[in-house]
Amino acid sequence: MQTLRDLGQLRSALVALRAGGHTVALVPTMGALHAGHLALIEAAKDRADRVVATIFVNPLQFGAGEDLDRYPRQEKADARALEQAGCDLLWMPTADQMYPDGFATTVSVDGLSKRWEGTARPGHFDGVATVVTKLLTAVRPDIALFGEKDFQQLAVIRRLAADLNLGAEIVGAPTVRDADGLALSSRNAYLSDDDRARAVCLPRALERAAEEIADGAPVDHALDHARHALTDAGFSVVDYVALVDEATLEPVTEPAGQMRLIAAATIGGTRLIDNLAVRVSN
Ligand SMILES: Nc1ncnc2c1ncn2[C@@H]1O[C@H](COP(=O)(O)OP(=O)(O)OP(=O)(O)O)[C@@H](O)[C@H]1O
Ligand SMILES: CC(C)(CO)[C@@H](O)C(=O)[O-]
Ligand code: BAL
Repeated sequence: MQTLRDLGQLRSALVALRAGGHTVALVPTMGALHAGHLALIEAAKDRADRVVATIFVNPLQFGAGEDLDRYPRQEKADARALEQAGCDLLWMPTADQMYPDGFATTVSVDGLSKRWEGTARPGHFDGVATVVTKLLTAVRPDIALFGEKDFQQLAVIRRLAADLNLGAEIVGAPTVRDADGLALSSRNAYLSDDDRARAVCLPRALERAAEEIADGAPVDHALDHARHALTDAGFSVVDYVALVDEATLEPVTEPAGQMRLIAAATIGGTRLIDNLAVRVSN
């Protein structure tokens, strides 16, 4: 596996990688890799001849007072894991290459970016949309893979890629979970043992709400039960628990077909997000 930082070197390496008509898949990450990231690499290998991963802790998507400074960084271990997983090229751009002096251009996806995570983390999706646009235009992959764990992010990136004709097919991959059901996330490393044990109430609250909704309970009741379950378990802030349309992310009050339960809540100072598909047959 080649590991590069420089954009000029990346461009030359991509020409070699594509030689012979090979297709390229891109897996963008912020590093601190876990089995969820490696599942994206596996899915990328299934769908393309060559796999490019990026690691960049993107300052633009962190708000003031968020965890940019303490976000876990473990480049060597990440590079080893990517190589073992069969990644062909790792690009780790530097912040000054991504955001040169005088940087003044941001990409903003209206509508989808404004709700849920967008309300809790103002400006977050502008940061994500801007960096993903830059990564996609630098690598020009045939496909790019993102996890369903960040469900709203996936929707925003699909919209972005379509609107700007970025030319990559955006592929979503299912959430990889620990044995007890907690979604893998680099930020789980912040949890104390006690908070980690209680964090499992997040997927459990979503599972229970999904069952209640599928059994015909009123949506508000099911969502209220989930919120209470989270506060009872020790979550200090529940930003949202909502049932939404999978494409528009608008709230659903009359359940029909396939929808998504989404949630964000904080335990022991660590903010976790999760989501679950809900299907109601009419
Ligand atoms: N458990 C998971 N299953 C599948 N994909 C995942 C999982 N966790 C993260 N991803 C995906 O990996 C990609 C890179 O995500 P990122 O590096 O931010 O990791 P993360 O674990 O989501 O970190 P964070 O704790 O910052 O949210 C994104 O497309 C993200 O959706
Ligand atoms: C898509 C992404 C790599 C952009 O920085 C990031 O938001 C992430 O890791 O999910
Ligand atoms: N995994 C999404 C990136 C973020 O929370 O900043």
